[in-house]
Amino acid sequence: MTPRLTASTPREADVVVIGAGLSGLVTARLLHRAGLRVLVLEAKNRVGGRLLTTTTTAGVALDAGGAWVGPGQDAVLALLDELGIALIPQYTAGHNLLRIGGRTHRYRGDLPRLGPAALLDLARARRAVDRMARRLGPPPLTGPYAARLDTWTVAAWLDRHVHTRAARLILQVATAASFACRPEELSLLAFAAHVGGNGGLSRLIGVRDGALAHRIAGGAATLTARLANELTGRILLGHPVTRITRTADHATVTVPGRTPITARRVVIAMDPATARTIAHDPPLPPPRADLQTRWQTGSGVKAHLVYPRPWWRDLGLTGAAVTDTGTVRLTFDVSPPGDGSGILLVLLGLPLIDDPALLHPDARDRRRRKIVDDLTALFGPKARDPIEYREQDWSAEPWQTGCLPRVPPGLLGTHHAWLTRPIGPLHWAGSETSYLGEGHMDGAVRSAHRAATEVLDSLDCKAHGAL
Ligand SMILES: Cc1cc2nc3c(=O)[nH]c(=O)nc-3n(C[C@H](O)[C@H](O)[C@H](O)COP(=O)(O)OP(=O)(O)OC[C@H]3O[C@@H](n4cnc5c(N)ncnc54)[C@H](O)[C@@H]3O)c2cc1C
Repeated sequence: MTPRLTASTPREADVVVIGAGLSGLVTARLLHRAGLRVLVLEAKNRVGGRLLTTTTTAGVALDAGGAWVGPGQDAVLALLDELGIALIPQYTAGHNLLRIGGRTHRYRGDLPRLGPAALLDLARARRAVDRMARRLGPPPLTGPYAARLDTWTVAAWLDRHVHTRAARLILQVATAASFACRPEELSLLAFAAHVGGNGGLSRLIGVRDGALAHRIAGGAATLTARLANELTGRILLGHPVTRITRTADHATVTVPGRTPITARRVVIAMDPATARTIAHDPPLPPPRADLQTRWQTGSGVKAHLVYPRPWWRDLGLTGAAVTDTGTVRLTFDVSPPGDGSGILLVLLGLPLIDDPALLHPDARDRRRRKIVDDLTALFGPKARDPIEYREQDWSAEPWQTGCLPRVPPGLLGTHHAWLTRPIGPLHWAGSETSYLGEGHMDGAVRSAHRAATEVLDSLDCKAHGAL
């Protein structure tokens, strides 16, 4: 499945796509199909970007990066369908766990039974978030309402509108899982736009009918590997772009130690924070440069604990848990279908961890022990003996500033249009540039369609009905 490198670096192309993540590969595929000479330059020695599938020693796929897709994510679902890649439904037959204030509650479905006050509070908060997202609507995120939301953090909004500890915990975990950050760090405008673009809060955090409904058979990187295979000979791995020199109608891309490549158009397919590693001559317009400088990404560790079988299912549990203390705050069952091994996924991140030192790259053994202790307290003694422990620390991943967007107040309201605005021959793709499906694989695919259409329009290509 690994794409072959091209034999020698060409000196020119119609379009250079920088980044072989999902958005870059889909962009390149669309442009290639439209008859253009496309070259993809990828800094790492692998394709996929934030989609990374590893395997257990027994060969079971583990998604160390993006994993789930769900209803409403029509662009990525259509692509998976076109490529004949199957989906695995998330296991839901049982009780989820919520541990709060030292007590563990079992519940079915997406919402815990919390007692009348907390339930009412949560229902009100969910309605308020959805109302806010609807009122904001799709971009342009301008106007007085957007500007007002952009002066608030999510934490300030929670302080004013959410009063019970349980409802606050659910919303904090939703923020942490979607943005890998604390509510204090996130603009309310970015939150509302993310909720709106992902079909509302229930869709965003839902398992049965939401963004966590399915995983991709063979792992999410199956998708990028298949796309890369279609682009054999057009992807150059180990090619970090450090500089782009542009004129009005072409750009020259520099990769240290390689022949510069000149193209009529360049698509930069990554989030704005990662894009700031590329220097520009002439410099980017100040608002775009400012967007890249101030855009933040949150990071975290995705840990997989492998057991001989999913024993928690025998206890009537789904393996999904949310807790208010400790190292383990969010877990899911990501076992393969059938009778095979049982795999628990633990998401660890700065926003929700009692001891941040446990996230230090050198703390792997201590981290593992603490995770096992926490899982044992949550699920019982059978959690004590995983046969394998695997983890991916996204803060240590090269050419990746993090997992998920963490946009501070005062940026999106003024700079949103610069996420996608072409600059001479430069165009922008990447999940974060799409309103619909933003931050998800779906957004990456949608961004690719937009960027490819822009490129074809700008080159006055007639043959792009297929987009
Ligand atoms: C831990 C984690 C969990 C996630 N969970 C989900 C999920 O369950 N469902 C979901 O839909 N989404 C999830 N996501 C998000 C999803 O993975 C991303 O939205 C999507 O994969 C982004 O694709 P992209 O092409 O926009 O960017 P990326 O995948 O980031 O691709 C950018 C590429 O550009 C390359 N690059 C960077 N700089 C340079 C340079 N200078 N020169 C050349 N190449 C360069 C990078 O190496 C990378 O390959 C998750 C992400 C993470 C990390």
